[in-house]
Amino acid sequence: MAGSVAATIHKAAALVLAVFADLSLFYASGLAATHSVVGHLGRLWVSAALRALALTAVTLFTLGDLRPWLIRFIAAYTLLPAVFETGTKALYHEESQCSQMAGVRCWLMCAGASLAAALFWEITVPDTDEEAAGKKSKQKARVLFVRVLLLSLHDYILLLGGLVFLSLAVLCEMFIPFYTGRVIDILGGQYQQNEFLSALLFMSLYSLGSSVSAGCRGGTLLCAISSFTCRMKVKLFEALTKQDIEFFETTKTGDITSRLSKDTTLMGRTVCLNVNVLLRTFIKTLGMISLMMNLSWKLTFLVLMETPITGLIQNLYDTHYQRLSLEMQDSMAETNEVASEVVSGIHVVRSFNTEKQEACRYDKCLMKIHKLKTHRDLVTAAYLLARRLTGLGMQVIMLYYGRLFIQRGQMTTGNLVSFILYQSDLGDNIRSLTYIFGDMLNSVGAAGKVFEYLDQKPKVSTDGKLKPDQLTGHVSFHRLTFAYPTNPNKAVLQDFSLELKPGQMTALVGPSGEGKSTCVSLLQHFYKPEDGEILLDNEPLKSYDHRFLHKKVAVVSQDPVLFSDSIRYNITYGLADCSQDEVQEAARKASAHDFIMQLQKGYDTEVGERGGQLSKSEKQRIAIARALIRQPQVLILDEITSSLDAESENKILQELARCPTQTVLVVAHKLTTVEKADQIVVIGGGKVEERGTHQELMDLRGSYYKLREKLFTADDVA
Ligand SMILES: Nc1ncnc2c1ncn2[C@@H]1O[C@H](COP(=O)(O)OP(=O)(O)OP(=O)(O)O)[C@@H](O)[C@H]1O
Repeated sequence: MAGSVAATIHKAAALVLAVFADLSLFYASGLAATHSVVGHLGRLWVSAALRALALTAVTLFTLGDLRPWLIRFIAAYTLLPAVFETGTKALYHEESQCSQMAGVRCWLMCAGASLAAALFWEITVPDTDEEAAGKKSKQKARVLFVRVLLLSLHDYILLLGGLVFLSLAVLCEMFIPFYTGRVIDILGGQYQQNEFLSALLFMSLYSLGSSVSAGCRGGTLLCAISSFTCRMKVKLFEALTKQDIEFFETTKTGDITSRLSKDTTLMGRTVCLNVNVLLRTFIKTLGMISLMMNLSWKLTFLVLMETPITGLIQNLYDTHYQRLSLEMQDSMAETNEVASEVVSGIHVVRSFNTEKQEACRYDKCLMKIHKLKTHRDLVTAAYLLARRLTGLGMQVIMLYYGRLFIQRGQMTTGNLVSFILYQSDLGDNIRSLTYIFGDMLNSVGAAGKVFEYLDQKPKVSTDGKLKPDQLTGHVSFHRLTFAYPTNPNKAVLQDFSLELKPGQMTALVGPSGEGKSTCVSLLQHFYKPEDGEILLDNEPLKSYDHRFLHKKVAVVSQDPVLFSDSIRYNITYGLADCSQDEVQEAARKASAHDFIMQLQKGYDTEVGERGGQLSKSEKQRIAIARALIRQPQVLILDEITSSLDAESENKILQELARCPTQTVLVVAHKLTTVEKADQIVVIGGGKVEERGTHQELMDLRGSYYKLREKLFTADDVA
């Protein structure tokens, strides 16, 4: 505490010393007034250098070091009078009120202006301690921006059209206030009809031109945004579907959908909207400033003094508003998640009587949103107040000086009206520039997230080219070691070897969690083993063409997923040109044809979201038909029989037995299924513990024998 008080006193003393030294030099320079222009400017520049030196020395002496922001402030503060005076002399051959006299008013004006500029700079372009990191991220933003720009070039005709219309609209808009002022001058002075009519005509033409161009600009840019966003969404979607299964296990669904919906849309705004609007506003601002300079350069400088303050207020507001908006979005997502969780799990909610509890949970989330919204509205109110006050203050000052200049004959009333019109537009433009700059950084950030997914290369290669005409379906797991990427310390399979022969049915059995489904996933080439490999017809799985492999190796999983479309679509999923006969044949083999024909629309019946309009067994049979229609050489059935009745199961197994060359791998918990297998493999501890026919393993009286009672249902054993 005592330390911080001492530090504050130290800093205050440094400030007083600096102000004293500076004021002394400032007044001393005023005493050396000269009437020659060169002498006058020379005096100002020498004084600037001396003041800069003195302030630097005082800062170093009292504080011990010179921060970058202090260097910037001292430079701006000391150089301002010299730069301003030289500019005024060079451009307008006039002298400012501070040129000869060195009054405290001039000193205060320079100090205020440089302080405002320094503050604006520090807030908009902060020089953080992690300068290196900041530079890196700025560079990253630049790289991202160029990438988005290159991707947008596809729509160059629309973008170019937008730019042309934008320039036309800006040009026309800029001249409207000028002609308004002219009309007022004509009406106020000696009325001349011709001049009045021509001013009116030009005003109307410029207004029409600006409206038409603005409309066309909006239309072309919206088309460009829409086209860009669509392309990006498809590109991202394609990239996502090619990602490893690991990616989907480690990435939240909400994150993926948010990239697809929100970030791609934001990204579209980067070039198509932000760059265009930024350009428009920038060009318009420059044009307006030059027209305002023409009307009165003194008033223009006065008005421009508002810019740093406006920019500062806007920047503070944008930062707070965006932070609160992001928090609100998160809270809304949380609220929606609670609602959808309760709706989808309504059976559990009812049976556990937690309706009230869930309503409270929902209410809590809503209250959080409400609080954030109130906070955001307060920030907006404060921002609007500050904006109005600065605007009003500036208008009062402008009117005061405007009247003074009219009195002195330096401008006409019409000029002042034009000036006021430009000024109100200028304020809006500067606010837009600050806002769009922030928005552009935001959209570049969103682009970064999209590119992160686009650039992510799957670890499991799908670049294989092998597509042999003949495939026997001989599978061999060769000394496989595997751990899930999400849990790399736990090896699920260790030095695991297994052979699946064509025309044979192999049943994989073992206690829960020993790696049966893992074998199935590896055979589908979902993961990359750490060691060893899986061979199909003596060739590694990865060397096969991706499409070919998944046509020849088909799987029916425990909990099959159907897509919300017709039964026909689901059976022929991923296959082009399948005849109705083929579809029916597959459905018959899967024991599904009869129940499908009983449905009102037969094969055209919609199955609902994730097949929700069908029973578990019906879904399972459609999934079996989906696998069988591919006539796979290797068929994997992962615990399918758990949701099938004994009759359907028997029929399906009989059908499979009719295909003598197919390799079948069954993961099952039903003894009736396992018994029929040509080979039974018992998995334990990540390895093959036993293998043989049912009878051989029973005679062995080993793991299978012991497991039999634990593993299979009582009915089965009996
Ligand atoms: N995606 C995953 N990420 C991390 N670990 C996993 C994943 N899937 C399974 N595991 C773990 O790997 C081990 C083997 O799981 P697997 O599903 O292959 O067993 P299983 O023998 O098929 O079991 P069950 O008979 O219950 O279906 C288990 O310990 C499980 O927790």
